[in-house]
Amino acid sequence: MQIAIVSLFPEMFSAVSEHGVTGRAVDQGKVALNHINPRSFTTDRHRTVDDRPYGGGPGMLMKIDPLQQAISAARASLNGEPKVVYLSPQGRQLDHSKTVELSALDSLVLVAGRYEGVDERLIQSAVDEEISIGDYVLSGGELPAMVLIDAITRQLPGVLGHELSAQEDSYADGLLDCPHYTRPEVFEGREVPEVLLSGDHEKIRRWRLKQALGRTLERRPDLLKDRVMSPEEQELLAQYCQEQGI
Ligand SMILES: Nc1nonc1C(=O)NC1CCNCC1
Repeated sequence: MQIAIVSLFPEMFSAVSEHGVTGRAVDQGKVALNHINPRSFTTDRHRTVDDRPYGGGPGMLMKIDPLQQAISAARASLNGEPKVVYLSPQGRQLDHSKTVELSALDSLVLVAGRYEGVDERLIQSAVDEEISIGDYVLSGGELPAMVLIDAITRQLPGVLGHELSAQEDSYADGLLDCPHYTRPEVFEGREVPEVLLSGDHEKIRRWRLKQALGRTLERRPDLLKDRVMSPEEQELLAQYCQEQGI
C-alpha cells in the first residue's frame, strides 16, 4: 500500500516509518510512505503557508495554493486515483471498520493540517473524506495521520505475525480487550488469575471472552448496544454480572 502524506513536518513521521510494527512494514515494502511539503510550493521570500481568516477571529489558516499544489503532487506520486483524507476534528470518528476499509486501498493521500485549519473551498474541491481521531483539538494533523497509518498498517496482510493477528485485535470483534498478565505470578500481593495458569485452553478462552464482555459492558456499553450476542456470550456476560454484583 502507498501512502502520500501532505505535511509541513515530514520529519515527525519517523515515529511510524522507523520504529516497531510500522517500521518493519515499511522495511518489508508492505507499506510505502512518501512526503509532500506544502512549503515546497511557496514562491514568496518567507515561504508563507498561512494567512489570516476572512471575518477575523483567532489564529491563521493554511493558504489554499501551496496546499492544493501539494495535494495534486501527492496524488500524482501514487498509482491510480487515490482517496484524499483530511485529518480534522470535523471528520467522522475513526473506528476499526474504517481502518479495515482504508487498508484495502492500493493508495491513499493523508493531509495533515496545521494552524486553525484550512479553507473550506479546498476541502470541497480536493478532499474526499474528513476523519477525526477524537473529540479534542491537537496542534497538527500529523499525530492523527500517524495514528491512522499505524491502525491501517496493522491490517495489511503479513504485517502482524499469526500470533498477533489483526483479526484478534479486541476491536476486531467489537469488544474491549480482556485483562492480560505476565510474570511474576504475584506482584505486590496481586496474583495472576488461576485459570490462566491452568493450561486449559478452552477454559482460558471462555474466561477471556467473559472478561472482554464484562469490561465492555462496564466501560463502553455503547459497543454492546447493537451487538447480537451468541448464546455463549449471553451466558458468560450473565456470569460476569453475577460475579461482579452488577
Ligand atoms: N482531533 C483530530 N482528529 O484529527 N485531527 C484532529 C485535530 O485536532 N487536528 C487539528 C485541529 C486544529 N488544527 C490543527 C489540526
